[in-house]
Amino acid sequence: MSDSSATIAAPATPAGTSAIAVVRVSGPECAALAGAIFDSPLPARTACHHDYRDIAGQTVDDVLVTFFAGPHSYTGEDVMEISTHGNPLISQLVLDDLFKRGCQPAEAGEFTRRAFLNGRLDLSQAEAVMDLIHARSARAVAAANQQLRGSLGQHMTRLTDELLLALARVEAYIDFPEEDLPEEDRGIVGDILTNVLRGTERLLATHRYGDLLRDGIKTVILGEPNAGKSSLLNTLIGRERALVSDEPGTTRDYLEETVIVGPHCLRLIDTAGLNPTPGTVEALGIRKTHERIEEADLCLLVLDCTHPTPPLPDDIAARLHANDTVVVLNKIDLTNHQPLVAIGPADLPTVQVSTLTGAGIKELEAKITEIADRLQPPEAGDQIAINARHADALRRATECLATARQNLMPLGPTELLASDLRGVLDAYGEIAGRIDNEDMLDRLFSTFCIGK
Ligand SMILES: Nc1nc2c(c(=O)[nH]1)N(C=O)[C@@H](CNc1ccc(C(=O)N[C@@H](CCC(=O)O)C(=O)O)cc1)CN2
Ligand SMILES: Nc1nc2c(ncn2[C@@H]2O[C@H](COP(=O)(O)OP(=O)(O)OP(=O)(O)O)[C@@H](O)[C@H]2O)c(=O)[nH]1
Ligand SMILES: [Mg+2]
Repeated sequence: MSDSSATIAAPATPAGTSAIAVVRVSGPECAALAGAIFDSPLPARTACHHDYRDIAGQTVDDVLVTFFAGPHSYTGEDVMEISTHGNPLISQLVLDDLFKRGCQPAEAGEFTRRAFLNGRLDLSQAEAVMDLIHARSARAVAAANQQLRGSLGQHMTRLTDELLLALARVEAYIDFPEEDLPEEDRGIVGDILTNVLRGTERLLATHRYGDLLRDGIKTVILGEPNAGKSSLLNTLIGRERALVSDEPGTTRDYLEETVIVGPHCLRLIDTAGLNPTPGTVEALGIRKTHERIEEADLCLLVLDCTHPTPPLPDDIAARLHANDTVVVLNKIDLTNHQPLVAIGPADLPTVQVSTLTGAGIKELEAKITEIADRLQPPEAGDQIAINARHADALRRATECLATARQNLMPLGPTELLASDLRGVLDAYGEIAGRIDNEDMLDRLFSTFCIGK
């Protein structure tokens, strides 16, 4: 970690040829640097057109530069943003010059870490910045935006405030060890704990949403050999990713591709066909098909509509439900508008498609969107979707709350009860911030990219 008093610089845009590229500088030397490089002080928050002259006096580029006087900046420090022509060589020349003038290269996530340390963002908001950059679907963007605006922090404040009421009541008795927490107070504290536990568990349950938003909805394509599963994957992702052939048993191992359907990001998984009499290698592939189906959030059961459907293995048939499965009756181009022979399990939503002609694919995407909508938090509502770090803290909070309830009825030592409650508060505190543990911050911000 560079010294927090250093002025740091890094590219803010990816390396590559582009219209413009931005180099960002943050720290106490920004104003002096601006004066030296552009021969004039810069007005705050105004884009100014200047020649960038390096320390040797050479013109490097014709740039737009914006100065933000702290604390009114992203990091809370003085910030200077230099927009150069979008040639990575030019950004590098500008950066090299800034380093010669005493700037330090920013480490991964250091701009956002400074924003956190300067109180511009809480920790959950800093994480939301990262989620925003990596969001792969409109839903993921919406959820990250809510978290960036402090929704999770506000949730934690509400839970914390409620718990503090309980702690105040308990602590009032610590100084009088001979006195028990009276029945009435015990009742009140018990009610608060029950409420807070419920709120914590509700929040913890949104971890599933977080996984779906951040990793994508695990969507397993399954069905008999040769039904057109790999053809369906290729059609949905729009390129020939999987091998397709008229030989049953073409797909031996499962393969995975990411695709956006409506506002959702799916992890599409093409699997080996469920051949009831497989060869040895095929059987290995089918074992993996079973494993993928167990973990699936959504299943696409592909059937070849030109012949009767062979029965599904019992465990798979039992796994498929109307709320997370679509039956895809494929190859309708071959039916010549004849009544279909193959009909899937009666109670599952069904769409007729042809991966060959593209017929029915829009309808299938609409059906997938409908199911995915139900798997994720409502668009308009509370889009809280916690991550693994939050879940870990909340799990510890629920454990402390459970012990606190045990120490309350029958009443254990009041000190123990108070210490349980402080344990809960500590765990809550980790989510939105109040972290003074450098290692933990190092770990968190090192997952960010340079320049963020
Ligand atoms: N050029 C540029 N675009 C960017 C960023 C950036 O740093 N630079 N951001 C970086 O990720 C995001 C925007 N985030 C920002 C957040 C706060 C402030 C800021 O100056 N805040 C001041 C002023 C508030 C106001 O006028 O609304 C403040 O909070 O006091 C700037 C950018 C996305 N786009
Ligand atoms: N006429 C027609 N043929 C199709 C359609 N979809 C797939 N096929 C053909 O059906 C055959 C099997 O397609 P695949 O996509 O390899 O089937 P699969 O389900 O992945 O098969 P396995 O990997 O062997 O389990 C290929 O010859 C495809 O060209 C369709 O909509 N219409
Ligand atoms: Mg296949």
